[in-house]
Amino acid sequence: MVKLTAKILDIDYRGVLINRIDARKIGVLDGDRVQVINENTGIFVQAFVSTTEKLIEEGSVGILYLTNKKLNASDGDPFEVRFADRPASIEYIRKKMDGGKLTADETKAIVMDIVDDILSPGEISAYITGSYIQGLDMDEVEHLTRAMVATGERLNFTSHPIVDKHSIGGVPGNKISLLVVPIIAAAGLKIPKTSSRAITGAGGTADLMEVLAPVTFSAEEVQKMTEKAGGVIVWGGATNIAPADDKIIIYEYPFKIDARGQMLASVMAKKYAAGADLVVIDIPVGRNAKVATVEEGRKLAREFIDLGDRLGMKVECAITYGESPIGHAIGVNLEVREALSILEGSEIPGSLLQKSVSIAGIALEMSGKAQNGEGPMVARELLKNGKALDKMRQIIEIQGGDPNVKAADISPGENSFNVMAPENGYVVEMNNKALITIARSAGAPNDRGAGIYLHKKKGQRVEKGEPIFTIYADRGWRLDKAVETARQLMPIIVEGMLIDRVPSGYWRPETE
Ligand SMILES: O=P(O)(O)OC[C@H]1O[C@H](OP(=O)(O)O)[C@H](O)[C@@H]1O
Ligand SMILES: Nc1ccnc(=O)[nH]1
Repeated sequence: MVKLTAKILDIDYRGVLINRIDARKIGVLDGDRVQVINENTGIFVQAFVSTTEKLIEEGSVGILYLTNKKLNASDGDPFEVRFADRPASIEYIRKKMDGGKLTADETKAIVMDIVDDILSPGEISAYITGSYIQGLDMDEVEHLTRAMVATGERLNFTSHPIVDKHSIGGVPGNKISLLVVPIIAAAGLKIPKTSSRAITGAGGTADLMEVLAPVTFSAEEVQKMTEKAGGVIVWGGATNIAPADDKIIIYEYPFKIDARGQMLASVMAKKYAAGADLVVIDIPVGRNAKVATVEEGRKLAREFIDLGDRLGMKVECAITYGESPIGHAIGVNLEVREALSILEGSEIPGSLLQKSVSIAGIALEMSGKAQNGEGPMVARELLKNGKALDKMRQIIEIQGGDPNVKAADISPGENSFNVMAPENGYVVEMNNKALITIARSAGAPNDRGAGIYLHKKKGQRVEKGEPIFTIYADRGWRLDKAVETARQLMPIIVEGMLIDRVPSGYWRPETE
């Protein structure tokens, strides 16, 4: 144990920096854990150590910004720093990696250590990979969901029902929450919608909504805004509602994976913590979606319903078409523009309109706002009579955005490239994963203007030389990369088109 003086470092990361001489006295090496205790306040945390010779002088401890969020220390505060043992949660992660079944307590220990930044990125990745490969059974999924809820805050509404909707994702262009939430709220229901950012895709609902208004709020603010406006669309990662969720998702994102157990818990923990009574889950099914077949979709639907039963929420699932993108737009600004245009009265693209009213319709029927079978019609009417648009403006305003924003105000990136049809024919194949990879290489979701606009969808006719899709990017070099990626991946196949030429290898025509 060593006494050191705090130096707060404006580095947006976790951990502490210690001079090598002090590190030797404490008995730690780079990457080890220490316990740092603020002697003024008594607040303590565990943190990872980096050592330095010059940046921090002997006698000081450099505290990185995210670690100091918990400590709330100031320059000069006296600290005690001592070696910390590896947490027991590492043993439980190892147990999962070996195929064991985690108990409620073991799961809770892992989730608490994720939330408290006690586990390193490598250890969290091991947990996700272990769960991805070995799987979680329904008891483990329930433990995980409850642990994710217990380590955060919960909303507590006085009037019910609270309605909610969530998609498991995995289909590009799935901007329907921007339509479904205002429709449901326009029907007089309360929907405190928390969304994730992109996980496997090119723009999650939180990324999209952020174009229109801030999405970072405390749980208390989410509740208050929902009570006033009927609905909100916020980023779950900022709310302290199921705070482990986002800390898991950031390690799934690079691999474009969404481990089944984590997915069920991620979705349902947010619904449960938001106080939902009635929940609609959208399960897109398609060869390149998270769920490949309708059969698998039904199985997952039963798991969502079972988990809902265990937690006291009524869940209905919609198995939806996930074989090609929803609507024409993929990527943040393009998707927001398309969603707003439907709220403003456009009936194109029909697939987006249809999917949105079907999902909203289920929620309206579940909550008694529409007779059985009439939900989609009632939802469509709320779009047609402008009530959903008014509600969306109210939601944007209450979150601090400009309520007068129009679809036409939102533009895609200024660099663009048209991909032309190589032959006359019909679009026979659209590869969702390839489209996402191209949109991400164009800069989505961080660059809001990046993405893809599809001029043609599956089954439509194209003439040779007509654009099939346009790639947009905010930066020129990103566009070049995306065009190169598109050349390699060929995300869209037109019937009759040459896919590849396989050369004949060593064969040579015989000569005399
Ligand atoms: O990136 P992928 O994995 O496709 O999907 C993630 C998206 O799916 C869900 O959508 P919603 O909140 O129900 O609209 C999540 O919240 C997130 O926005
Ligand atoms: N794993 C997840 C999939 C979809 N949405 C989420 O919030 N989380």
